[in-house]
Amino acid sequence: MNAIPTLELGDVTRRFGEQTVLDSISLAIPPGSFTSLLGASGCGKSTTLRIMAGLDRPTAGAVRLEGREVSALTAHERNIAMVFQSYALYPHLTVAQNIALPLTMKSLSALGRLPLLGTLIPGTAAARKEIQAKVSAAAEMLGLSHLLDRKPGTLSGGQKQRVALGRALVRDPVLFLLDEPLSNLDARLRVQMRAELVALHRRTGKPFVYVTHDQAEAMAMSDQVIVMIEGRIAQAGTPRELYERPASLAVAEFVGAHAINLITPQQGAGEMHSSAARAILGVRPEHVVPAPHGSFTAKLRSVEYLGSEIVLSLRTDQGVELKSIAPGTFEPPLPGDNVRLSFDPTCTHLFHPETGARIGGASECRS
Ligand SMILES: Nc1ncnc2c1ncn2[C@@H]1O[C@H](COP(=O)(O)OP(=O)(O)OP(=O)(O)O)[C@@H](O)[C@H]1O
Repeated sequence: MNAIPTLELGDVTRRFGEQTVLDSISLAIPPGSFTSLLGASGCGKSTTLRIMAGLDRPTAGAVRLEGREVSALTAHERNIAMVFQSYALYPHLTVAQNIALPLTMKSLSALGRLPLLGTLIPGTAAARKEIQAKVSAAAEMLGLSHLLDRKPGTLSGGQKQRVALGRALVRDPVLFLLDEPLSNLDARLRVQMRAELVALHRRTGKPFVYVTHDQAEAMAMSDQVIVMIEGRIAQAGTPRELYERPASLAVAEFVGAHAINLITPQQGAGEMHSSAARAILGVRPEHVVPAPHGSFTAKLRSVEYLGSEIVLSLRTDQGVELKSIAPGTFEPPLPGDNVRLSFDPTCTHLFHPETGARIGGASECRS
């Protein structure tokens, strides 16, 4: 029997005036999973997250937390932690105070929070001690112990992001929601923080829902990726399922480090693949490779050397523009020369030319 999902959305619709921002979306966040909501700007990712958190209400549909309908509960009552891209730290508070904030708000009265008077109120000292212990544990987990007395203004972007995570961590929530938390960081730090987030997820054992428009980030970190397009779920699955069996042309175009090659029936897709006479044929650049005995040739137009790999831009005699990824050791001919190529038919996808729906292709790519 499957475990009850930590969170479920059932046919959730959200309208703002005339605009339907979420159109009957259903999804499940399994216990302990790392789920990414992936989609282009404006597709409704943040709105979905806000509805999960209880910061926004659906126009229609259900939100269930551990099997219980929670649509009427406030964000506070749901015990869900949300981390924003902007960090949302208080500049006048120290790192320790920022991390402690959700706990001090919850367990100390307004008077108890006052620095001097608070110490005179019964029970306050014990509560403060407990908060301190939780803050120390979170800081330790995030490598922030040496920064607890600093103010946010003196921290780097990565450190600020860790403080925001610490604040989520001390609440011991049932679910973590992260809205593009790495987008303010430079490329190198993003990759480092990615790994740290995955490690943190593993240590907490709690489900994470991660919003991003970066497919590499989603694919690298998640057990489940939910691709959203214009307020709908285009596909939900493991990174491998999305890459190997994209449900539509739109998903195939969104997922993968390099844009997928698409060959229309007019461009002779049927000549390259027997069942593609009336379909759009999709084949990823990494599955079109230079090969001395390959089945077709194309003219080399330009070469992009990336170190570990080389991206070749080509054009076939039928006028089809193609990209091919060759290993970094490949010695390309001069632009204008022909390159013999082969592709693995187990790594092709067929899409309906009008609807874009997947209508065929291999179930398992062998290359
Ligand atoms: N409070 C609001 N009032 C009116 N329209 C809104 C409101 N919040 C969001 N929208 C609209 O809903 C759509 C989806 O917004 P949302 O922020 O969920 O997208 P997103 O996928 O998170 O985008 P991004 O990646 O740019 O943050 C947008 O067209 C946005 O303008």
